[in-house]
Amino acid sequence: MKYRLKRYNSRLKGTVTLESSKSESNRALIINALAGGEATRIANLSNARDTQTMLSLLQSRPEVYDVKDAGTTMRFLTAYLAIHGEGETITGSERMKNRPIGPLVDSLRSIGAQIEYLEKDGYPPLRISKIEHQQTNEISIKGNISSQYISALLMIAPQLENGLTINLTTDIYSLPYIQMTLDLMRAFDVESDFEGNTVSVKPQAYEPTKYAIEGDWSGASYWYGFMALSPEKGYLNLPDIRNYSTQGDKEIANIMYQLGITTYFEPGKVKLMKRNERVHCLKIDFRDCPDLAQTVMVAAAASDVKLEMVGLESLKIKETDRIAAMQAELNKIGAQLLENKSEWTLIPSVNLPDEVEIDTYEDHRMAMAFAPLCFLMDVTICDPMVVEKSYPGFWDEVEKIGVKIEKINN
Ligand SMILES: O=C(O)C1=C[C@@H](OP(=O)(O)O)[C@@H](O)[C@H](O)C1
Ligand SMILES: C=C(OP(=O)(O)O)C(=O)O
Repeated sequence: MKYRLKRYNSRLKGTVTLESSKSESNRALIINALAGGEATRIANLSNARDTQTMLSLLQSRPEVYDVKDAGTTMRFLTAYLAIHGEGETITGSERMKNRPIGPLVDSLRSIGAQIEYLEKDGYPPLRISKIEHQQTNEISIKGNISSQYISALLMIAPQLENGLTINLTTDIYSLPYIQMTLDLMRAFDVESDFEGNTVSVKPQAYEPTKYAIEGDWSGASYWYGFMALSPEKGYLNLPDIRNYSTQGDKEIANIMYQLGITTYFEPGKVKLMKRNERVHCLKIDFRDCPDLAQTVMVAAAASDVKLEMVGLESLKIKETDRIAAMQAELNKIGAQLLENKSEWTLIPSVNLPDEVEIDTYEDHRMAMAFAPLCFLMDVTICDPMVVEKSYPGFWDEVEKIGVKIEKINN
């Protein structure tokens, strides 16, 4: 199936509904399970497929845990099963079988878990036998591959007999996600100590707690994308997100300010408004907010803004190789994404086409990042239901802001 998007408004106005954060939801579900709480104590749980998969696996306790394409679900459950499992297998989609998990497995093995690779060394599927006797309470792990390994280890740390100290041996990527993990642990009464490159958690008990999940700032980024490309001034209200969020992706407000969008933080919502001016060249470090990169690249490519970027390394091991996918799809609108070692340059389009068909590579963020182009051209999005991974209601909201969606069966 494909969706052809045609806008019939040139001015954005109104309110869109965001999904709840899947990152917060998946942490809350694991911590709540570790605390022995009922999942019903978590309010506003995300409808994202990644979260619903986590919820159903924690409730059904199957022999084979199939996480589909959810990275957090894979990494968090691997650590969870290393202390509460009974020899289960964990697997996922074909892509998941090519997303590395070696650093997490090595860490859990050195703590005392027995983990077997069932297909390819370093990758899922895994068979996990839980830690019977803790071998060490200090481990070293790279901080620049996936923060999800570190979050996974931290969440089980208070339930290890001797606690855990984690030394991060490299620069730290996706740091706000580690801080989000520690914040959620604190909400369930567990303290930690994070200084320099070392995080320590003493043995402690989680306290079952009622917790309400916030709206998803990563999902909010797509509305900034629409606002950036809308031809006229207007406004959009985004309820249920706030400035003092645990989510690093709130950085989209600062990035998009430079592309001409002002964010007003009001009680219970934020309001986006478009200004007239924007910069023409922008340097961005995406190390702390990798999930924003695709949105910002599309907005810049279509509005004559050159980007000089660092911190994109982890994009190659996400739902798809996002660098390769962006290079191919940005080319279709006349923009170029150039890679030079650990630096990337986006050369914006000088001549936008009248129409474009975007392939989405089983990546929800490809579909949502390119959708705002419909304010400038006719856009066809292939495999549009990929959005269900994080934002199942996304297309309903797109229709609400004045875009007609024609469904094409292929
Ligand atoms: O912990 C999390 O909730 C996430 C961490 C990030 O992954 P990496 O740490 O692998 O960069 C991010 O890209 C992902 O969407 C969600
Ligand atoms: C990378 C993502 O998710 P995950 O790693 O949890 O699959 C994402 O949502 O963009």
